[in-house]
Amino acid sequence: MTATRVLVLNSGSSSVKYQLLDMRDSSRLAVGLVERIGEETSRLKHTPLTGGDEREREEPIADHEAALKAVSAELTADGLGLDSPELAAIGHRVVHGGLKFTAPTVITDEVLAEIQRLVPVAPLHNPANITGIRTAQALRPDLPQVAVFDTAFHTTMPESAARYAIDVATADQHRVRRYGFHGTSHAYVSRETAKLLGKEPQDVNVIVLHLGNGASASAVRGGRCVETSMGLTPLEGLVMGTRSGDVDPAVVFHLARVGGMSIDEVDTLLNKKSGLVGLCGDNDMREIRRRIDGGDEAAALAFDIYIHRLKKYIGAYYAVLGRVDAIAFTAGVGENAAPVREAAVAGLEELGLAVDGELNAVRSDEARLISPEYARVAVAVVPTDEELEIARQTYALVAPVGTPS
Ligand SMILES: Nc1ncnc2c1ncn2[C@@H]1O[C@H](COP(=O)(O)OP(=O)(O)O)[C@@H](O)[C@H]1O
Ligand SMILES: CC(=O)OP(=O)(O)O
Ligand SMILES: [Mg+2]
Repeated sequence: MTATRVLVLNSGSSSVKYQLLDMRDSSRLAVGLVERIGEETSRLKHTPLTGGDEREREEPIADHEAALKAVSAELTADGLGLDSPELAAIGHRVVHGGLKFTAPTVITDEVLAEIQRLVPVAPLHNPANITGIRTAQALRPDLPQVAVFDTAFHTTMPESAARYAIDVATADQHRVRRYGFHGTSHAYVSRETAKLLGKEPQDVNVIVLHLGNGASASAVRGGRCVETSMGLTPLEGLVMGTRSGDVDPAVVFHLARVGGMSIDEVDTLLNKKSGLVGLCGDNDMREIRRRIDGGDEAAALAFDIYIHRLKKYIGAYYAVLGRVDAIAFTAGVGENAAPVREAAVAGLEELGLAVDGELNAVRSDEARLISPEYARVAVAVVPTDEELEIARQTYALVAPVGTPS
């Protein structure tokens, strides 16, 4: 029997998203999510797609190892356990791959050591990825484990975009530069956007706005990333759920010297207590919109700051690309929050950008255009699928030669 299944693990700082796929037709056999890992009540939601009901439970799940063991038990209960001979590989999302990893990589001890070395520049993400890998290795030591890096798609950026204007020797010594993240999503969405326009990726320039809890923008010219908003770490750029995005770096000195905060306290402030949550106490765009509808001023200001930043990046990336064929909105906010899409593009008619109110209001899981026919630039909603992309890249690496992927 040829093993054709791939399990994909997307371990976030406090969650694990997973999918089991059959790569003969890229169909999903099971999907699920463990959230609020390490909190008093964690939540596991498991959906078998081969028959049987969705299962959801709340219970304490202490860490990523416990989460993965719970996922493994759920899959076993559906006859899809990790011990199956049909499983070809496990694909892991790894957030920071530095400059070394420009492509999906079979995980060895050396690869794992390099991912570990990068923990200081992805402190919320790489540790969870490492635990996911180690736990999966312990469950199936015989199976290839593949790392698919968030940073890989951005390694094509020119030096003019990737370098910060700081002393070159210091930057090189400490590998300080723009790496960019969410690359699997930017790659997938920019390709799907070309498809939606009926064109080849090499023939289109796209601005991708990945707006989830973490959020980033990228400028993609002819299928290659030329600029992105996240930097050395996933903190730079857009306003996010709990992260500040861009601030004057002197804010850090000021809070340390004048505010008496430690560097770790400032780190926590900017990564976990800022962004939408810092501005209004909520990081979920649904809740923010509800509050705005009820006349809440703090929520309205948080929304305005979020949109203002987004608009600045659209303008900047328009200038970087020179010609833009499409702007694609993706991830939780981008796919679902019509008011965000409308506000981000409002007033940009001179740039050929507009959103059609009726098209924008449509709710769908399909990639779709939301710009009016007359608009020069297509505005699109393109659902991302990081797990499918990770599965494809993983299977392409481990499948026997000649196997269709
Ligand atoms: N129906 C919706 N309307 C508006 N915002 C939504 C909706 N559904 C999800 N979101 C937003 O999407 C965010 C999660 O996005 P997601 O891409 O799943 O994030 P992540 O992968 O970083 O966890 C939520 O915090 C919320 O702000
Ligand atoms: C890199 C990053 O910000 O990822 P996420 O959006 O999953 O937090
Ligand atoms: Mg995400």
